[in-house]
Amino acid sequence: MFALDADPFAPETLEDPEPLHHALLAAGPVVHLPRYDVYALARYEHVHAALTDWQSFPSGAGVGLSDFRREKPWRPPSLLLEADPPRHDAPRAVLVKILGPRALRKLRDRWFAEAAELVDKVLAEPEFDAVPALAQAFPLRVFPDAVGLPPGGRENLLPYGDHAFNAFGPVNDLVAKGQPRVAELSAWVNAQCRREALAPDGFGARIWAAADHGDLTHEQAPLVVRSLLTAGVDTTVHGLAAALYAFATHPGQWRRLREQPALARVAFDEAVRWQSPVQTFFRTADRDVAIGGTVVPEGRKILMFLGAANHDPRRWHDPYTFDPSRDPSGHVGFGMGLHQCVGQHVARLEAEALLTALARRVERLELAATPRRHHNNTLRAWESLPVRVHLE
Ligand code: HEM
Ligand SMILES: C=Cc1ccc(C(=O)O)cc1
Repeated sequence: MFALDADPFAPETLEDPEPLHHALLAAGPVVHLPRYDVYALARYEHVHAALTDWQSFPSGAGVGLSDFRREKPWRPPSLLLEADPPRHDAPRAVLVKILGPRALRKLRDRWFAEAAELVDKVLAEPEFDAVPALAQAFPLRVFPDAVGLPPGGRENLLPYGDHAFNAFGPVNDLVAKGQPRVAELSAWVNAQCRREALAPDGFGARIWAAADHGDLTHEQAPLVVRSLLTAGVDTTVHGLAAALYAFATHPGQWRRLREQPALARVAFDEAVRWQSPVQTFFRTADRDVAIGGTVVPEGRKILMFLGAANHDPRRWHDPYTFDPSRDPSGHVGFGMGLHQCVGQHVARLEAEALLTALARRVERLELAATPRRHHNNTLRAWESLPVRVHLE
């Protein structure tokens, strides 16, 4: 088996992971990273195999570098992300119902109206930074209300999520940067998960109602709400930014979207495949597990490079091309298998609402200056995306 003395969480790699992805995809199915003593999977076939084999590669010891059997987690483990069956089952079933496509139907009109209102306000200027103005503003405008959060304190959501996603990586400068506010941000988030904080008709209240109905315990309910607040904001912000970046750099694709606004959903999935806002996740080998012609020793962590698997030429034609006319289904940008993103329909609805509102009014969208990356141990994100728009 190959070894690679690379640091996937080094600043230069977070700035541009492609050289590492190329090296991993070429080196072999499983590559040992001695720096962290973990086993890297980058090829689509093996990332897919690990994601869909939760018995061999469970999540209960954490899906970050830290092994919860040896180290105290920074917060009580998630009942979904960091749980295996049977503990994972009830929380998952509850969120599948609450976040499923049918449950979101009544949000569609409201989110489309909110997107049109935000876009009209932003398009008053010919140039703006699409990260704060659109990618952050739209999810923060619709998602906390959909959860049923009170109006105050919502500025805590992004820094909390940013820290949570950094915490899946090693304790590096990015984690240290978030450390000073962890207690304050965690206290605020935990307070929002309590029944009395939540509006009667949101996702949060529906989680508590599921506990009343016996589908969850009342002890589990706040942690399931916490999952929405941790996973539901930063991911969509960076997913939308990825889609806006894709269209700002592919004018022909923007023209196609304007001709066929119904393409917004598949174009968003292609942007998620192309940029993979969530780049990596770990698992723990439950026993000595044979994969890709190698044995991963029991108890060791594997690191799945979702971003590399989404660029694997063994699976994707012309993988580095943003091409919304391809069929992106099967991409691992939302994971795959048991833990596949339960909020993906929420993300898609947000993207459809924002992209169609923009496509209706913006004839041409282009970069106004060089975009700047936001570094995170797990997320692929833009700090700034200066754009210029030409209206119809
Ligand atoms: C573009 C946006 C998003 C991306 C790229 C994304 C990505 C992912 C990925 C890769 C996983 C799999 C984790 C694993 O296998 O260990 C996942 C799981 C999850 N996501 Fe998302 N997500 C997004 C939006 C959302 C939203 C909006 C919500 C909530 C409304 C959400 C809630 C969750 C939850 C609760 C899980 C854990 C599911 C389980 O373990 O059964 N995500 N997401
Ligand atoms: C995709 C990331 C993710 C992060 C946190 C949680 C959670 O806290 O349950 C779930 C998914």
